[in-house]
Amino acid sequence: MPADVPELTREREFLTEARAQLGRMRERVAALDGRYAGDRVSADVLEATLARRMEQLTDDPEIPLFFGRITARSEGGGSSDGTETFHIGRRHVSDPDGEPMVVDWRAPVSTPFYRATPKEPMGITARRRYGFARGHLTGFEDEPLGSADGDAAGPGAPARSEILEAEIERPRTGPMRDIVATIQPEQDVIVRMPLERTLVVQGAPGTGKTAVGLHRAAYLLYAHREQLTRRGVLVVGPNKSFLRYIRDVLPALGEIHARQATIEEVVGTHAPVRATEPADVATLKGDGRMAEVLRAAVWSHVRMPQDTLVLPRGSRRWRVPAYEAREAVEQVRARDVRYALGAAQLRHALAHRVLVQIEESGDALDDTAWDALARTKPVRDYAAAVWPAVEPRRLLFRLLSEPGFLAECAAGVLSDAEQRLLAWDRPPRSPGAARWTTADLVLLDEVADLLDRAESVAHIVVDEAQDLSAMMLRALGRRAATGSLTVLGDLAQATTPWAADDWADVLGHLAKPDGHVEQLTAGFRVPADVIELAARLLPRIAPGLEPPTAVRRARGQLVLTEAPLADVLPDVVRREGSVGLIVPDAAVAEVRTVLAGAGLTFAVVGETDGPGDQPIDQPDDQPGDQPDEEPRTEFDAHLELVPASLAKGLEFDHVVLHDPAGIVAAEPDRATGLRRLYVCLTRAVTSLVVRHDGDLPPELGRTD
Ligand SMILES: Nc1ncnc2c1ncn2[C@@H]1O[C@H](COP(=O)(O)OP(=O)(O)OP(=O)(O)O)[C@@H](O)[C@H]1O
Repeated sequence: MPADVPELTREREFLTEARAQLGRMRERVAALDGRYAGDRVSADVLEATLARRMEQLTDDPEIPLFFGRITARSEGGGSSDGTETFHIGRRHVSDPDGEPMVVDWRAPVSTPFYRATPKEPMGITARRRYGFARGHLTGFEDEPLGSADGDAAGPGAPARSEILEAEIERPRTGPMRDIVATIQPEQDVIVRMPLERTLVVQGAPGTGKTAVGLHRAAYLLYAHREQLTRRGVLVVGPNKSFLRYIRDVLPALGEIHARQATIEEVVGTHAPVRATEPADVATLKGDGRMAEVLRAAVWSHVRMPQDTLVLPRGSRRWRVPAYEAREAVEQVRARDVRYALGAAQLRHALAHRVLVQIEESGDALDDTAWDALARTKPVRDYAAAVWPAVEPRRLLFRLLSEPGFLAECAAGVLSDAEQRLLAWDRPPRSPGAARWTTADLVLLDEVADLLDRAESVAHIVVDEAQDLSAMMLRALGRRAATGSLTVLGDLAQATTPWAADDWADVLGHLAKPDGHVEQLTAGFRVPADVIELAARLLPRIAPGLEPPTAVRRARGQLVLTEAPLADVLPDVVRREGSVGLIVPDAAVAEVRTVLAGAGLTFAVVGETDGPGDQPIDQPDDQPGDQPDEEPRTEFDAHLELVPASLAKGLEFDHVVLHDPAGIVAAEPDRATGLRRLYVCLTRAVTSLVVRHDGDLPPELGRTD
C-alpha cells in the first residue's frame, strides 16, 4: 500500500464527514414519525418503511462505510481533469444538498468497480481499494485502468491486490460475512443478472455460491425494491443451523425483508413433521411421478351426475336434468382450472341453467340473482355430491392406507411393487393421528396446489438445491410461478438418495426449463493441498465435474494422523480462527465426552434453538429477551462439534475430521458416503487434520 500520507489523511477526513452525514440522515428519519400519516393504515405502512430505513442507515463503526472508489471520466461536471470520483459502500450516503458522498454497491455506477479490467476499463481510469481494521481506515491501494481520454491502460490482467488477498486469506470466525468489498467479476455477473432470469449456479465447494446467491438477493431487493418487498423474497437453505450461519449476511447489506426457511418450513403449513421413513420410501414419495398420482387422486372425486337437480323457488320447482348437469361438469373440467375453483364454477354453471329457465318464464331478475342461486342449498348440495370438497390430509391418508384407491390413482404410473412400498404397513386410525414425514408434507403441498393455486413470491434463492427431490423442487417452483429463482448447488455434494444428477432435470421440475446454468470455478475457501486430497473422490462421485482452482495463496496444512483425538485437539484449538470438529453423527455423544474430559469449551452445531429459528422478516421487538452473554448462534463458539450431516455449507478456519470411514459408512450406499466425505473434507480454510484408525477409504488413494 502506498504511504501517501496527505491522501490518506484526506480519505480519513472524508470518512469522518461521510459518517457525520449518515448520522444526519438517521436523525432526519428518526424525527419523522408515523403520526403525520393521514390514517391508521398508512401510519403503519409509513412506520414500517421508516423502520427499514433506520435499519439501513445503522452505522456500525466496525463496518467500513465504504470500501472502494472509482475514478470515472465525467461527461461535464467533475474535476478539472475531466474525471469524477465515487466512493462505493454498503449503502448510499448523501450530503445536505443531496449530492452522493457514498454510492450503494448495487447502483449501476458501481458496476465498473467490480468488473473493469485494464483491457476493458468500462469508462473508469482508476480503482481504489481501502484497507480497514475494526472500522479504522488503514490504507489504500490504487489500480490504474485507463486514461482520462478513453485509452485502456493496456492489455493484461488486473493488478494483484494485497487488500483483496488479505480479505480472502483472513481467518474465519463466527457466522458467514458479506463479500461486498471483493465480489469477483464472474460472481458480479451472476449477482446482477436480470430479475426475470432463473439461474442455476453450479460450483465446487467454496466457490462462493452461497455468498453470490445472498448478494444477488440483496441486489434484486435494491433494483426492484417495490416489487420485491411487496411480493416477497425467500431464501431456502438445507437446515436451521445453516440458516443461522448465513442469517447476518442480508441484514449486513441493509436488507431485512427476505424470509429464510428450510424446505420443511416452506411446506410445513399443512402439518408438523412427526416421523422419518426408510430412504426408498422417501425417494419414491419425492419422485416427480407422484404429481401424476396425486392429480389423478384429486380428480377421481368428480362424479358424473345421474340425478336431476331440483330447485324449489316460491311456488315453483326448477329442474336441471342430469344430462345438462353432466354437460356443465364436462365444460368446467375442460377449462383445466384448480379443483376448488372448478367446484365454484360448477355451482355457477348449474345456477345459470336455472336462471335461464326463470328468465324464459318471464320473471325479471336482478344482477345478484345468479350468485344467489349458486348459493342456494339445493345447488350447493348437488354440486358437492358431484364435485366434493377434498382435504389434503384426508386424501393422502386414503392413498397411503387404501391399496385399492392407490391402485386406481397410480395405474400406469407406479408399478405394483412401488405401490406396495408406498402403502403404510400399519395405517393410523385417522388423518389426525398420522405421523407425517417431510416427504408427506411435500405431497400435501402438491395436493393443496391442485386444489388452490399456491401464492407466488417474486424471487427464491435456493441453496444446496442438488439435494432436493423432484417433488420438493415442484413445491418451490410453484412458489416462484410468477417470479424467478437463483438455484445454488454442486452435484458432487449430493447426499440425499433422491438427489439430482442433472441441472436440466432440476429446472424442469421447477417449471423453469429456460433457466440457464452458470459455473463458478475459483475456490475461495479450500487450500490447494486439501483440494487435491478431496478431488481424488471426484472420479467416483461426480465424474464430469472439475475441482475448484484454489485462489488462496497458502497451500494449507494437511495432516493425516492416527493419534487419539484428545492428543490432536489441544494444538489445533490454540490457533487463531474457528475450529470445526466434524464427526460421524453417531459419534457425537462419545466425542462430546472426550471434549469435556479434555476441559475444552465447545458448542454443538444443530443444538442452538431460539432466536436463530426466527425468519428474519419477523420483527424482533424484544431485544432485551436474550441475556447479553448468551451466544446468538452456535457459530459464535471457537470450537464447534459438527455432526457430519450438518457440515454442508459451513466452513471453519481449522477442521479436524474424525473417522472418515465412519462418515462414509453411515450413509445408505458407498457413493453417497463418499459424497458426504467430500463435503466434510472441503470445509477447511487453513488447516485440515484427518484423524483415522488406519482405515482411510481407499478411494482417497495413497496419502503418504
Ligand atoms: N469474492 C470473494 N471475496 C472474498 N471471499 C469470498 C469471495 N467469494 C467467496 N468468498 C468466501 O469463500 C467462502 C466460501 O463461500 P461460500 O460458502 O459462498 O461457497 P459455496 O460455493 O457456497 O461453498 P459450499 O459448496 O461448500 O457450500 C466464504 O468464506 C466466502 O466468504
